[in-house]
Amino acid sequence: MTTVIKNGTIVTADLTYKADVAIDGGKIVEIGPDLKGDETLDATGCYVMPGGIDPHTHLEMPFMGTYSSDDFESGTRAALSGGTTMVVDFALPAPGQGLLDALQMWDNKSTRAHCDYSFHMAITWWEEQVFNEMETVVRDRGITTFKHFMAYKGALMVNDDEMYASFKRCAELGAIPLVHAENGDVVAELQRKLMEEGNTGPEAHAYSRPPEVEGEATNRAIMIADMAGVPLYVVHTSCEESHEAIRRARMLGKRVWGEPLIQHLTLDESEYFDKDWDHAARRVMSPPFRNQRHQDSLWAGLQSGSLSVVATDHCAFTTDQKRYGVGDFTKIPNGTGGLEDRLPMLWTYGVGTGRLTPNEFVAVTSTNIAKILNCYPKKGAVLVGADADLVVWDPEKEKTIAAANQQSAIDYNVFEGKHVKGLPRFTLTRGRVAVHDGEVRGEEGHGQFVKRDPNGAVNRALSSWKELTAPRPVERTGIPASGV
Ligand SMILES: NC(=O)NCCC(=O)O
Ligand SMILES: [Zn+2]
Ligand SMILES: [Zn+2]
Repeated sequence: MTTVIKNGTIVTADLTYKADVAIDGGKIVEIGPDLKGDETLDATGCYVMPGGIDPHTHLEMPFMGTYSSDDFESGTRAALSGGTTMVVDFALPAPGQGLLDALQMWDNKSTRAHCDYSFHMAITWWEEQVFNEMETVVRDRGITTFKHFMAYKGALMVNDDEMYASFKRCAELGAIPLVHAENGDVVAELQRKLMEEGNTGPEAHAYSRPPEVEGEATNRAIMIADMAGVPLYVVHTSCEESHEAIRRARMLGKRVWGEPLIQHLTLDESEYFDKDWDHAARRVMSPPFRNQRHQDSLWAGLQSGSLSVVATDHCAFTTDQKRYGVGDFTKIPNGTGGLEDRLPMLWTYGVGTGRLTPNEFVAVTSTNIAKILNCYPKKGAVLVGADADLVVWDPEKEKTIAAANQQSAIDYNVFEGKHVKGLPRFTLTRGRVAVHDGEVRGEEGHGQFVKRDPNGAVNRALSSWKELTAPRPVERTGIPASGV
């Protein structure tokens, strides 16, 4: 059966033009004028764009004594509702657990997905087993990105020697390391001191994670990646200090990508000073929300290209779960939602204000991500042969964000009350219409795993450069006899 999206304007990362799009067998089969098919979707007044890719989610993740509440069913339903057609989730081995063992758990959970997905693998400990299994993860399973937590001391954190060893292994395998960049030792000490001084509320979460700890860790990770000869992807870049490190590295020719979150771009630290404990705790995430100076820096990074993608780090906990931390802010589960709201919020606050062009919007929500993760043009493209993961975007459609109407399983929304203009009219996942005029028509289990090849173009280029510039012994004649 052929579906045709008619009368829309195609917007990709680099082009804007009027054409119809024909879809068959889950793929785009033709792009051009006056196409005909068995089913027609009217895109009059709309933009036809690659569906969003969220490169950073935590669905049903065991964390801080509980599990994040959106699983692959509700999480991917929320994604589609907001125009996102692929998520990349983190398989997270408990320290001491094998990577393949953890992957089995993520395979089991993800069978419920409504849209396509891939995984990053987290490195939460370091032994020969991890070194060996990384090869199977990359070569057999098509997972080519490995996350390292520089924070969460005593739980997920890895030290510099472990990170260096893992980054070198990534370089050998043609994989890309990711980092959560915060100095975990300093954060732990600040947490201890704040608690001792009676700072027990959610605002102390922000006090314990100032921008300086993020900036230092980002610089350190960039140096370690450079020494290991591997590109680096910095997740949830939230502040100027971290952005500055990434910007400087890129200006020096280093292969580093920064990922701001929609939360950090549009919400600020005043949320933590709210008199309502629940309100503040619901917004506890790491790194915390910052102030206007940092927000301006992140927007400028997206405009200038020093920051590459926008994610959510969707890791949703209910109010009851957040209350584990009453009396001790260090026990509030860290994480916020955003999967359903990333595209409408970024369109409203980015394109709607003139900070971003529609093409830049597509780049940072989809195409750049697909390129970095090496699944372009299967994903992130409107091209013949690409998967028909598409969003028909109505720039005039408006709503006020409210937890009462959301797909996510939690009981609140950090964007509650925000008015957005720009929403999906249709969302298609491999050709299947999952959002029809605002109505979500999910199909549990429709989502497929997206395997990714190692050794993308950037890995290959960087390896060539590192090989060319590697230290070499100087050829000498007439070496004097040893002095001893
Ligand atoms: N970001 C956050 O607070 N929670 C999710 C886990 C992580 O990415 O650090
Ligand atoms: Zn993180
Ligand atoms: Zn995360």
